[in-house]
Amino acid sequence: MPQVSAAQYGKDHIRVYKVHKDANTGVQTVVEMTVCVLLKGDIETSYTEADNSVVIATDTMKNTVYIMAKQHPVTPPELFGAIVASHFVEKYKHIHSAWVKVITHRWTRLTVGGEPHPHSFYRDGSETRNVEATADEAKGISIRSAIAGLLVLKSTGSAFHGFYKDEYATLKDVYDRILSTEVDCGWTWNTFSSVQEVRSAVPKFDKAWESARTITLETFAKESSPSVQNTLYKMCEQILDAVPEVKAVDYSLPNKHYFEIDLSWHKGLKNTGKDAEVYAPQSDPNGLIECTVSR
Ligand SMILES: O=c1[nH]c(=O)c2[nH]c(=O)[nH]c2[nH]1
Repeated sequence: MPQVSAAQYGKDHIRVYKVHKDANTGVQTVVEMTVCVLLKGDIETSYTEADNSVVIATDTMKNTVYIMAKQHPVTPPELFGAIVASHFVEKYKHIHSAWVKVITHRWTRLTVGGEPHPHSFYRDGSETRNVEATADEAKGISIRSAIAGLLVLKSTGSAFHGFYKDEYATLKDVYDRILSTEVDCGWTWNTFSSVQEVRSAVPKFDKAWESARTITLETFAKESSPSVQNTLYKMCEQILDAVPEVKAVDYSLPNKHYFEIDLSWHKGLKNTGKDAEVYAPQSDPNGLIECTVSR
C-alpha cells in the first residue's frame, strides 16, 4: 500500500513592497521582498482522498503575507520571517511546521547633489539578503540568514596547485589566476523558542549581516588564496568568531573560470602566463565548492 512519506505545499514568489513614510521629515524608506511559504502537517488526505478541507489555499497564504506585512515590521527579515512562519503553526491546529523564505532585494537610496534623496532609490546589484525561518511546533523557530548573489572577482592573489594528479588530470598547477565567484553565505542561529525571543534578538540580525558581508569581502580581497576551499573556511571561522549566537556558517561558491587564450598563432602574440591580458570568461561548466562549519 503506497503512502505519502513527505509532503509540503505553499505559495512561491509572493512579491511584496512596503513603504515607510516619515511624517515629520517626508523621508520615505522602501523594502521589496519575494516570499515563499511552505506548510507541513496533517495534509496527506488532500493528496490521497482529494480532501480539500485540510488545505489552507495557497491564495490564502499570499493574502496572509500581505496582511502580516501591513501589521508588522518587515525588517529585519529574520523577524518578519519568524512572524509569518509562526502565524501558520499557531493559527491552524493541523499545520505542524511552516517554512518561510524572505528574499530582500536592494533598493539603495540615491544621492542627488551630494544629499540622500528622500524618496528615490536604485538597484545596486543583484545581491539579495535572504532569510529562511522555520516554525516547528516541536522544535521552536530556526532561522538561517544569508547573503546571496554577491558577485566578486579578483584579478590576482589566487593560486591552485598541489592537487591530486592521475591519468584523468589535465589541469596544470597555477600560481597566479583570476578568482571569481557568486557568494552564497549563510549563518544558522541558535534555535529560538518564540517570536518574542526573535524580537529580543533584533539588533543582532543587521549586525551579523554586516559582519558576514565585510568578512566575506575583505577576506576575499586580502587573502592570498591557495584554493576556494581554504578561503571559504577562513571566512567561516571569522563569522563564527564575530557572531557568538550562530551555531553554523555555510558557503556555496561557484568557481567562475576565466581561461587564458593562446594567441601565439597570430604573429607570435604573447598572451599566456605572465603575459596573459585577454581571457575568455566561461559560463559553464563551473566548479562548485560548498562547506558548512559548525562550532
Ligand atoms: O580552488 C579550487 N578548488 C578546486 O577544487 C578546483 N578544481 C579545479 O579544477 N580548480 C579548482 N580551484
